[in-house]
Amino acid sequence: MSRLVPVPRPSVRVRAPGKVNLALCVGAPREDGYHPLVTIFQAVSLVEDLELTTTPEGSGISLAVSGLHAEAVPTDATNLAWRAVELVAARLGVEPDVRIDIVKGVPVGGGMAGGSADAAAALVAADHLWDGGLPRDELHGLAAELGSDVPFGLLGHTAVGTGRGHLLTPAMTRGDLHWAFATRTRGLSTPAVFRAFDEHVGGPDELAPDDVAPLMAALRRGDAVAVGAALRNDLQAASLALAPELAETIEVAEGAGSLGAIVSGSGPTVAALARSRQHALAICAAWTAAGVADDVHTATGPVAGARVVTAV
Ligand SMILES: C[C@@](CO)(OP(=O)(O)O)[C@H](O)COP(=O)(O)OP(=O)(O)OC[C@H]1O[C@@H](n2ccc(N)nc2=O)[C@H](O)[C@@H]1O
Ligand SMILES: Nc1ncnc2c1ncn2[C@@H]1O[C@H](COP(=O)(O)OP(=O)(O)O)[C@@H](O)[C@H]1O
Repeated sequence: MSRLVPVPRPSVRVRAPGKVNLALCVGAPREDGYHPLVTIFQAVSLVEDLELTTTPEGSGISLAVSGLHAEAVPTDATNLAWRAVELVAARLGVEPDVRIDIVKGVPVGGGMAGGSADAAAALVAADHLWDGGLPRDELHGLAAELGSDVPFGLLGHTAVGTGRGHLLTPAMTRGDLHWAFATRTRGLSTPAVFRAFDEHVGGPDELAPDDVAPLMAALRRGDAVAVGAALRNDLQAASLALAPELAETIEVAEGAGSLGAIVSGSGPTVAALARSRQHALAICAAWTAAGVADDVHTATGPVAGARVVTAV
């Protein structure tokens, strides 16, 4: 049954961040095929901007994408932002007559959860557009239906993820971390990387959450050197098996004095922790000079999760 929405707002713009996994500990697959994780997410300042605009009654949903690698993103009902709008509309009982405009700043298929950021942004935007007032935990439930990484797109900052990555506990941190990111035009498929992990590496039946304790302590102290030394990604060997060229990208970052360099999530983006923004720029310059990245970016973390930027 359709709910009477007083008057939908004309438009809402929401910003949501990409992420890097500072630690990604992966267990053996569960019966449902998902892998149990203990991960530390950090939201970074490569962001997605999403605008929802009310369109005439009966027009349904439409979607357009611009920005970084826009051509690689679906513009139909398979787009995670489209699905997020449908979920909120169904939950509130409204007809979704909206245009979705996404400006991408997070590399597509890069292991930085740009699609999940769009989904998180769309959940917040749709709730705001239709004055839904959905409680935060309900938005988190909808987010977890859309994907394991989507709840973190809502929460942002730095958080520990357990379960399939969707159960979140905020983590204490001090200060900013400076990042350099080396991206590749050809993305890696997340399921393919998890499959390669099962084939070549294999995770334990029980994960030990204490494994990330040194990293958590380093984050609390704001000790970037110790954070860099404790970076960990169990999926890295699998990503390198599928994209061996990433090994050189990591080596070049290490040669440029990075505090730590790892594959971001399932890859193929390589994340290098730097001492400062200047140092992050120097790492990017080293990557470009060595020809081991298709594009390079600097960013800082942590930053906020999905939040309304403007609403009219
Ligand atoms: C690997 C990670 C690390 O943060 O990020 P990305 O590199 O994709 O950004 C995530 O676990 C990705 O989360 P997300 O991309 O939301 O995954 P989902 O849509 O839930 O699942 C896509 C597929 O990934 C695999 N998958 C995902 C999460 C998980 N804990 N175990 C899995 O095995 C499953 O094959 C699943 O069908
Ligand atoms: N809004 C979206 N933005 C980007 N990709 C999306 C979106 N919705 C669905 N996808 C699909 O999800 C895939 C991976 O999404 P993305 O979040 O960019 O990478 P990753 O899962 O590696 O972090 C894309 O290749 C694309 O086919």
